[in-house]
Amino acid sequence: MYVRHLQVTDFRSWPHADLALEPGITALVGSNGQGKTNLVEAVGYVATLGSHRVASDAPLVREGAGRAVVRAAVVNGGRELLVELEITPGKANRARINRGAAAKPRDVLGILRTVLFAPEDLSIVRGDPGERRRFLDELLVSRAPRFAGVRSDYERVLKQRSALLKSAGAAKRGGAKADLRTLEVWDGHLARYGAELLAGRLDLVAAIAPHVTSAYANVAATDEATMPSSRVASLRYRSSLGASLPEGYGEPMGKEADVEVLEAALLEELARVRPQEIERGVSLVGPHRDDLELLLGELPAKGYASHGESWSFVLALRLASYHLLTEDGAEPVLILDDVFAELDRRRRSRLAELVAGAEQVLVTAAVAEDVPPELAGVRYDVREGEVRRVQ
Ligand SMILES: Nc1ncnc2c1ncn2[C@@H]1O[C@H](COP(=O)(O)OP(=O)(O)OP(=O)(O)O)[C@@H](O)[C@H]1O
Repeated sequence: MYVRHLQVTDFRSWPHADLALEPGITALVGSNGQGKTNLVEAVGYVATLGSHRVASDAPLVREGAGRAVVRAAVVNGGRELLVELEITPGKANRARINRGAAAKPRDVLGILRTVLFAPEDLSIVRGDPGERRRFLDELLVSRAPRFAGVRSDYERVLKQRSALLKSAGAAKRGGAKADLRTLEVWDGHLARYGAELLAGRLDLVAAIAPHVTSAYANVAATDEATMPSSRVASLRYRSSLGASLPEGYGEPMGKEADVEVLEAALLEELARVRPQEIERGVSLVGPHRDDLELLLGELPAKGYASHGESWSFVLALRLASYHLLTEDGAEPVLILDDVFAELDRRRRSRLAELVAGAEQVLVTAAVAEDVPPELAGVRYDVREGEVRRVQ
């Protein structure tokens, strides 16, 4: 698939921008702060309804404007769809597909798929478990948009249940009796949505793990077969169910995870930890407490990997996402935002070689020399609020 046309109004620094795009490689080049990332961020927003840089929509709307609009014409399998998203912080965002009636933003998920590489990605390896959960969940939604609903249902239930635990804890400390009947209802919801999300993540980890191992070997430009086992990259899902995770679910499995089995395990564990949960006023069990371990040999990349190895892991995760989505039947658009400036020469050219043949690659760079020669293609200069084609 590819984006044929992008138009933004009052998005970030842009009052208006209009960009005709083609399959193949397009580089947006311009000095710092000219708005290059803002443009690829808009493309990413159409695919994910979120930004890779901020958690809320407010910063996406140009200062002083009330709403931002992003329009993208997406070509997939010879068919073109026009997606229009209106971002109005504090109100419900709106979407339209092919100039039709107003739709829910979530209805556009799946029309455009992107895999975005950015300097912020280093935190997937080095940051808190939340960063790795976000990586997994975003890919999950990209593969199967219904998980956007599962995730938001889970988060809603978690919030309500945590508030209840907090007040139950306060009641108990004050000598009153906590109302635990409502808690049981919330346990049921948490286990239901939690099991769906957990099953989705476990299946995803099983599907992507081999791609990560081979992508890491490719980025590190070594032969996987001869690579010392201490340098082989692998993934392990660490569930807050711990030892209560049903047998066989700890390692990538050859079959799909069973939602009902996981639901029962979550319910059992919730019952077991309830006294601690009330004591501490927090939800201790569920996918919001899980982590994705990134391993080099037997050691976690976090805390052990060198800067270069950490970058190789990040690139491997993104490349693996690209291969997995392509294998699913919809080759995603690759977005490489300012990423080459972060890499040493060897990783830079490995990455360039590995993405050069993709259907569409959008690259941003502060200086043209940061774009590797393998990625010569269409070039735009981005300067003083204008995007001008120069090559
Ligand atoms: N909501 C907003 N309203 C107005 N301007 C904004 C908004 N959000 C960001 N900007 C401005 O956009 C500019 C940053 O744009 P962007 O991140 O796209 O730069 P860039 O060209 O990618 O630069 P770099 O090479 O440094 O990454 C900054 O000047 C910032 O002040």
